[in-house]
Amino acid sequence: MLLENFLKCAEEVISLFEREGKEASLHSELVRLSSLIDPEEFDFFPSLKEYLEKFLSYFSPLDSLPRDRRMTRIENGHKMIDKLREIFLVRSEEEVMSLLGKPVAAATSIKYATSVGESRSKILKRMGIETAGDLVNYFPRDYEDRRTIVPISSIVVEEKVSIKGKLLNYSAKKVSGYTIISAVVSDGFGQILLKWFNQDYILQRLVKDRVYLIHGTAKKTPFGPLEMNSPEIEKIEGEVPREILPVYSLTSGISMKMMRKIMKRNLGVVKSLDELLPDFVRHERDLMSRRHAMISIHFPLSLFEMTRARKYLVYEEFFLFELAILYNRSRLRKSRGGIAKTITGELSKRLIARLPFELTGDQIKVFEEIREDMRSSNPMNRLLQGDVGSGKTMVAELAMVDNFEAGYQSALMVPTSVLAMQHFEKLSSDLEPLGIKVELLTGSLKKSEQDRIRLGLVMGEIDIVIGTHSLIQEGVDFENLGLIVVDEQHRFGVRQREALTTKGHLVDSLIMTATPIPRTLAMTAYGDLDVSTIITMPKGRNPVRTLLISRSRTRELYSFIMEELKMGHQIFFIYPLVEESEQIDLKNATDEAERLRSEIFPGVGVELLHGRMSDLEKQEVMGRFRSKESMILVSTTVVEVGIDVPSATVMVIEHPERFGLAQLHQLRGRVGRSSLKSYCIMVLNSGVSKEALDRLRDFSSTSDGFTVAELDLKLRGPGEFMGLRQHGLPQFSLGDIVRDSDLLTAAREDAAKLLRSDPDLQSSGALRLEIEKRFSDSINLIEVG
Ligand SMILES: Nc1ncnc2c1ncn2[C@@H]1O[C@H](COP(=O)(O)OP(=O)(O)OP(=O)(O)O)[C@@H](O)[C@H]1O
Repeated sequence: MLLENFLKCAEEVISLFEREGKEASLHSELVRLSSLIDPEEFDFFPSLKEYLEKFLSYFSPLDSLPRDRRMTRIENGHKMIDKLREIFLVRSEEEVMSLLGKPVAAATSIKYATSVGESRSKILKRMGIETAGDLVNYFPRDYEDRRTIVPISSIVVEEKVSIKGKLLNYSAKKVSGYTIISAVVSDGFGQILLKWFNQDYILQRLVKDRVYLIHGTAKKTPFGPLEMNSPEIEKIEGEVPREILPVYSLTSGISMKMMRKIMKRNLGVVKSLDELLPDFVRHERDLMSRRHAMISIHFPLSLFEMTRARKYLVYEEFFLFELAILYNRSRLRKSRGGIAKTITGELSKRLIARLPFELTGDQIKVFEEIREDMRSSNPMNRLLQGDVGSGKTMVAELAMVDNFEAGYQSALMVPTSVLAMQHFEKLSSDLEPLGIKVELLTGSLKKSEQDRIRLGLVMGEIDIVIGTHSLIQEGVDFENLGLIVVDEQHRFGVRQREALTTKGHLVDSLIMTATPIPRTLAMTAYGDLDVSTIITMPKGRNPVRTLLISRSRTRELYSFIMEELKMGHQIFFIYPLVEESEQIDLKNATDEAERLRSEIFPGVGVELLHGRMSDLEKQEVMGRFRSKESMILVSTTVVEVGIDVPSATVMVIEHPERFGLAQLHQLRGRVGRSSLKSYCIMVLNSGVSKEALDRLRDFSSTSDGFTVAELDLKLRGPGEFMGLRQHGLPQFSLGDIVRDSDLLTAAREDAAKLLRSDPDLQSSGALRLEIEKRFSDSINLIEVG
């Protein structure tokens, strides 16, 4: 028996037993009835068992209760059945079908949708709703549950409630040009005062002694009765509607009521309700139909139905996205062919032999994976991830040597000019002895110098070029670019990555990221890449000890730093720059550098580095720090990514609460890059909030980048996570890749399964069209055939 039938029977049985005075045996009868419920209903409603047990146990002591208590229980039994209905109510497919009207194409202009017209269409367009299809895809941001009418005496203040009551009296008065309407309503148990400001039209609706349904939020007043400001008020005709209503984000010129009306009138007719997901997916993942989900996400009968509708729509969003990525990847592989590079590995062997350390097992493994990709006839598309300081750049350097040996040029693109300079210095000193010509191309070079490098690239005289986004400018061309390495730290978008690839033919690309990316994010942001991971750190590395200290302990901090300096170790002091107060912050950093230089650490060499300096100045400052002419570097976050000064052992971070956790982890990664014991010390000012403090405590208790990234992702959400917004990460309209990560994983598995059985999506034409339509901007979907 279906749940709905059980509830009906239970209701009848309760009434019957009540009439016949047989309440004592009610429990056993209800248990018998419940045993007839279809087992599948329990799969469909996972929390049903729990509710049912509660329901049944309510009747088990009836025979031992006095008659009046029995009667109360019976009465409550009816209410419980109502509640169960509310919780588990789901429309049948027939009901859904009955809601559908004559279909309207999704592309129909919103102007022609029912109840819209010329002027409303302009308002809806401001909300991004251009077509009938956009309308039905405009999902509620929240819901208002109007199924329960609360007695006035039991109203909880500051919560949205629905009440029913008779209008006892009302009045309107003008106060300094404003109309204030007051009305008193009673439901026999209590009274409430309703107030409207400057809403004269309400007056026309008010009739003394009429019964109204009122929705609003009540508040306490010091002496008078409860008060509700600007409530919605409707007269009751016939049965009181008990609904869950959608709450939409609106713009001026349209009321919630109107928006609901427009949605209700159009929902059942727009053609975009047709099913998109393959049958096997809907069955295996226990999903309702698309029509059902679309109707229920706007006007659910129960919160349960809303949850199931959301599940369908989130899953569908993820499925289409994953399908687009995987489909595109397999198409690219097939269509492009590629260059199989000839690599003997002789040259990289010579470089490895000259290194002052041995490569870690992970570095060797990852380097092999990259080499295999470059040797194969498919272009490489690989993400190299590993924690800060795990030795990724070293692997990239080796890959560039392989690429040179195969006869191709390489380009290394990094996010900051400071980092570009660092890599340039390291690579030229490592590789020029092997006969490899390395150059630096940044926007701040003299024009004549830039021209010289550009010419060298076209003529094939330069083998490796390192630069910032200056590399993707027009006019930078190569003789035969074979490999791009993007050290991106999430700062380059998909488009920029692609712009660099198109400067060569069938170029191999290697993307490096130091912030370990949680799996779900990697699946979306880098879903089209193969992934290599470096897990083990180079030998002898100790985790960086992370401490939180209060400002009052700076004296101790300075004497600790003095000891480190005596051992020849170097120190970073980091100051955050917050854009709005950049001038003040910069002044703080400058003053502090001066104070450290003249008062605290005279004679050790304290230098300041910040983003406003010219590249040449930055280069000189970094040069002096590297060669230990200066021992303390006071910096804004220019040093955040990639800077590699192995003898630096102390990282002092001022105002750590202003940084995101992933960013703090990056900063911490600037020390601990050798076997020297290193410290990250965060200096706290008084007045830091409890949340911020908890966050920093969590951060200091872990040195593992993955844990930090997961924490950061949870706290800040994917959009803000390391600026991934510009990254080409799609904005899902309902799905949340953190909260719904299970659905994302399922969707990816299913998309892969579908593509295994139908690689060209030949029998899924509608799906193919849909992904082309949705993702042609964000994913470079290539033409079929
Ligand atoms: N196998 C190794 N053994 C010891 N030291 C190593 C090893 N590999 C690299 N290093 C050194 O460790 C430091 C960090 O290496 P590298 O710059 O390649 O790391 P990374 O992962 O690119 O760091 P980041 O993410 O911070 O940019 C460098 O000084 C490098 O010379």
